[in-house]
Amino acid sequence: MSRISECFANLKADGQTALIPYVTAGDPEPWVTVPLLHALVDAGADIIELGVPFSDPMSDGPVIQKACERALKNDVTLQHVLDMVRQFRDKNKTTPIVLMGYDNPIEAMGYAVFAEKAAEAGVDGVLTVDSPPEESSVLRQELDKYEIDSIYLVAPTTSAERMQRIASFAKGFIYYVSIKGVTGTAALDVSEVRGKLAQLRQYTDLPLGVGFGIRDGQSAAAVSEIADAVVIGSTLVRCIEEHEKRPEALPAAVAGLLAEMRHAINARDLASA
Ligand SMILES: O=P(O)(O)OC[C@@H](O)[C@@H](O)c1c[nH]c2ccccc12
Repeated sequence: MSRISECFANLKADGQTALIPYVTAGDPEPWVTVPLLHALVDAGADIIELGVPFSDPMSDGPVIQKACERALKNDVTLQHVLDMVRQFRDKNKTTPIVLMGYDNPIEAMGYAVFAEKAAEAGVDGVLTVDSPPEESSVLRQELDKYEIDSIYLVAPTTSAERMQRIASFAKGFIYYVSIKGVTGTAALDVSEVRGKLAQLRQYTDLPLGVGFGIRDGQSAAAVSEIADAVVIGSTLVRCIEEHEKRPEALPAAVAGLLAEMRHAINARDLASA
């Protein structure tokens, strides 16, 4: 069983929802990332979504775009991101890491080389925003060799037929993007998302995660009622931005925000148990 499947199985047994923070690797400075990841785990992260900085992140809103710019100013490459994962794994053998990014840096490294290095570093899942399953069979085959999960996105505009196809390729979990548009914009509509998840549920037994527009404890708790995982990105990345000039205080500050969401979710989990 992959580390991701095991994580979801354990949470399910406890009646809990997975909390998945997103941060961009190397933002605002490379040394911050590994301590930040450990702080996020201590604050209640179950899985970490680690962004590979990219120069043209077209699915990202201004907050994460700026995070990519800060990381790229420090010349953070895909290789550096893999080194960070390896360093994190020295101390943490259980928390799954999903690399989140765009196809270009991976293609440039070479899919086979990337998959091997990712496995060595301790990566558990890979989500490439701009390569849907129909177009990423080469990468998927390489990742399969090392039992790294290929994670895919389903959007509000995804047709039923395509949902089925994505479900047939997906591993680990499926990421439902709650709103049309880019990361960090509007707030999501919980009842609309509930309907979509019910539809998607017909096609898969995989856990269903939801991201985009979850900003605070209240929205996190509401989504935790209908999804197996709650993904939180821009709210945390904005906190990183605010601490750009005092990065030493950053891990504790960002972890504090995540802990608030964890408390809100747990309170809801308990109430509905
Ligand atoms: O930022 P938000 O609205 O909290 O949404 C999570 C999102 O940032 C994270 O999962 C993510 C970062 N970049 C992406 C690109 C596509 C899909 C998802 C993502």
